[in-house]
This record gives sequence, C-alpha cells and structure tokens, in this order.
Amino acid sequence: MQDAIAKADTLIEAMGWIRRFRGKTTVIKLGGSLLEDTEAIRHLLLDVIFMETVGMKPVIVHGGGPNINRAMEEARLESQWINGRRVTDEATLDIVERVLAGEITQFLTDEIERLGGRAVNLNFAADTNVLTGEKLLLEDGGQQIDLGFVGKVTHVDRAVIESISYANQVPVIPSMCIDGTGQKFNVNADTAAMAVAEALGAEKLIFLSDVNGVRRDKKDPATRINSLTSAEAQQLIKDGIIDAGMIPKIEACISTLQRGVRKVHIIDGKLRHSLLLEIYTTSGVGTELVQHRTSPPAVIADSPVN
Ligand SMILES: Nc1ncnc2c1ncn2[C@@H]1O[C@H](COP(=O)(O)OP(=O)(O)O)[C@@H](O)[C@H]1O
Ligand SMILES: CC(=O)N[C@@H](CCC(=O)OP(=O)(O)O)C(=O)O
Repeated sequence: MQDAIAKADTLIEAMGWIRRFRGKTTVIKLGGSLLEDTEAIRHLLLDVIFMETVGMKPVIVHGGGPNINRAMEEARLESQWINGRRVTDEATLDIVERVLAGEITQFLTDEIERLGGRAVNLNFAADTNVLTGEKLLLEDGGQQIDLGFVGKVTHVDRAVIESISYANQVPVIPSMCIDGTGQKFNVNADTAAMAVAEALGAEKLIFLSDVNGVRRDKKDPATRINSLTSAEAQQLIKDGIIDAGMIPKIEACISTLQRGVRKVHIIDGKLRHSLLLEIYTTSGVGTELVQHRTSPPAVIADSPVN
C-alpha cells in the first residue's frame, strides 16, 4: 500500500509540470549516435509517448549520421565532410534517402506504435513531405563551396505537423528536404530540427545526443556546463572548446533562440528518462542555452518554474 501511495504522490507532484507544458510543442532532435542503442531508444520513445499522453505536443526530427556512414562503407563509398556537412553526390543522396527517410523514419514510427503510442511517418515515400528547401551554398573566404545535394530548409508545412499533433499523434520527420522541382536534398539534422522548432514556435527544442551536454573538456563528463548564453557559447567555439559535431548543434541553438524558441537544451539521450527529467526538473540534466542570463544558474529543485 505504501508503494502505491508513493506512486500517487509522484503523480500529484507532476501535475504542475504537466499543466505548464500541456498544449505546448517540444521539438526533439534524435541524433544518429543514439539510434545504435536500442534500449536507450525504447526508453526515449516511452518518454515521448508519455509526453503526448499528458497533452504535450512532441515532434521528432531525426538524423542518422553513423547509420549513413555504415551504409556508405558497405557500398564502398567514402564520405567527405566540409564544415560538419557530408558532401552529397547522387550515389550518396540515394543512400541518405534509403537510410534516413526510409529505414529510420519507419523504424521510429513503428516503434512508437509498438510501444502503444500513435505516430505519423512524414517522409517523401508517403507523399507527406513537410520540409521544403533549396541547395545550401556555403562561402569560405569569398569562395563558394559546392556540397552537392546538401540543402537548407526554407519552408516548414506547419499546418500538417500541427494537425497530426492535435490528432494526438507524434510526427516523425527525417532531415531531408525537397525543392520546387522535386529535387531532394540531404540536410544536417540539427539545422532541420531548428527550422521545425522555429516554424512551430516551439516552447522547447531538445537535442538528444550521446554526451551529457556541453563540456569544458569534451572528454570529461564531470565538466558539463549547466547553462550557457549565446555569447558564452560563441566564445567557447572561438576557443576551440566546442568543436566537431557540437558546432552545428550550438549554431542551431543560437539561431533558434534569436528567433523566438524559448528554451533549448542539449541532453544525454542515453540517460534513462532524460527527456522527462529535462521537463520535470528545474536545472535539467544537460546544458541549457539561453539568449541572456536573467538570473544566476538554477540549482536542481523539483518545482514547476523551469
Ligand atoms: N565541448 C564539447 N562538449 C561535448 N561534446 C563535444 C564538445 N565539443 C565537441 N563535442 C563532440 O560533439 C559530439 C556530439 O555531436 P554529434 O556527433 O553531431 O552527435 P549527434 O549525432 O547526437 O547529433 C560529441 O560526441 C562530442 O564528441
Ligand atoms: C548534410 C549532412 O551532413 N547531413 C547529415 C544528415 C544526418 C545527420 O545530421 O545525422 P546526425 O544527427 O546523426 O548527425 C549526414 O549526411 O550525416
């Protein structure tokens, strides 16, 4: 009986948080690094189903870098990277589409349904693409860099995503876009998630990765930074403390904060229930990015003031 009472107490404690986030959109970016860990994915998707069940509006945007790498190796193709983006020729684009918009989106949609939730696959195959875009043109020292079929999102079909959310289903979106001529493009998943969060005016954008947040020493989990302003993050990039795959993530965070998304977090998707912990605790479990600091970084406390 005591156990049952403790469980009921926990439900009552959660009520303030649930009220606060009910009806609000949270965009969750699932990094490919997590897709390798089936137990972590199962727990994350259970958290997503819980969020949806209590009236929050979770939207999943996923990547799949390591899965694409593996498929490229199997096809004996070599990946070339420029500024954190995969140079994408026609053969690479075929692989990206098969792995991202084919296998992974379908896997996540099926898994949510298998675990008792409802989800909608928003890839091209089902003729339900929601990301329109164009070729990404990068400049370096006045020189244009051609990355091939790498795109940037210019329009998000907000109405389709919202109608799915309001029908109590979870939209699952791969990081690819299509232009007016039907040409498909490979999009960095952090920037795709950013575009979706901005278009939906999301309350939160959460990046689920395989690290516990931004660290002062990227190899040492104990050096996690709890809260970072945009200016501090930019300085850490300049100092070389933030590098590699963390750079597009941080750039996406900064740009998102400038365009109205209220909270952006980078958290460790391998930590069990990291998504719920992020929502139900004040200081959260990873690194929070904020535009400006209005008060000192919070200490961990369980009250609905996040
Ligand atoms: N300062 C830093 N703190 C934490 N991770 C960092 C930092 N700088 C670089 N990284 C790297 O960024 C990686 C996360 O980005 P990425 O590989 O793109 O992940 P995902 O596939 O989850 O999007 C980490 O695994 C880590 O190696
Ligand atoms: C243009 C570009 O680089 N696209 C990425 C898309 C997948 C991705 O971003 O996956 P993660 O979230 O696992 O990093 C790629 O080809 O790997």
